[in-house]
Amino acid sequence: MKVEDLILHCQSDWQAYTQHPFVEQLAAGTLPQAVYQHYLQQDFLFLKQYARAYALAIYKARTLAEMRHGLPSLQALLDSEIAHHVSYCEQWGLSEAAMEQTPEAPGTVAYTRYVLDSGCQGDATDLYVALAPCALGYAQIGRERFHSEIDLDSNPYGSWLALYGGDEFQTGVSSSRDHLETLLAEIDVDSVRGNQLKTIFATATRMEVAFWQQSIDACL
Ligand SMILES: Cc1ncc(CN)c(N)n1
Repeated sequence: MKVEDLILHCQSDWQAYTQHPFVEQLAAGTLPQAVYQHYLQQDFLFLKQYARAYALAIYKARTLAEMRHGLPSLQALLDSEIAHHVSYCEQWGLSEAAMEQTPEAPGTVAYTRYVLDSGCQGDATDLYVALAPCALGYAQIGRERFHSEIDLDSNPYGSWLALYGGDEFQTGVSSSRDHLETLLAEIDVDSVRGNQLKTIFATATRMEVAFWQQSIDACL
């Protein structure tokens, strides 16, 4: 099977994720600041758990070559994505230490612990499939929404668009996707194993939809 089979299996959830009203408003610069603030703090907590999940992928690896695959993603999470969120939140007087003290919202707990549990129960392939909607979806959103017409100075969320549409994130996701293609190559799309992996991917995708929505709902 291929990565594209995972996406096609949950096409309507994938669209709900990558074209969510949160994404539309963020790209247009019209997302209420309170919603973005809630999202960014929760996403910081999400990324912290995600870093643990990549560390788990390294722990679960059987070979040194496999271990090396997890490391760049872990490093990018800690050095680029988390660093972006911390420096953006500084303008609201929030320090990294204060952000770490923020309580996790239910959607943040549900999604991150689902991914970690997929890795604990299953093997490295289960874990990489659970991690994939996060990377692939944001890369697609970045590709579709970060373009030359966006005025990065007037859109308050320009740094988010530049982060996910930029070369560093795009290149990282492209090599993660290649790695996932090799893990999936020997698995038949309609086999029991193929169906298990499609279910994991679809569940994580639905968690992404809920993650956008929880910040909108928190500010109603
Ligand atoms: C919820 C979520 N999903 C994905 C990404 C992209 N790493 C993120 N920052 N946050």
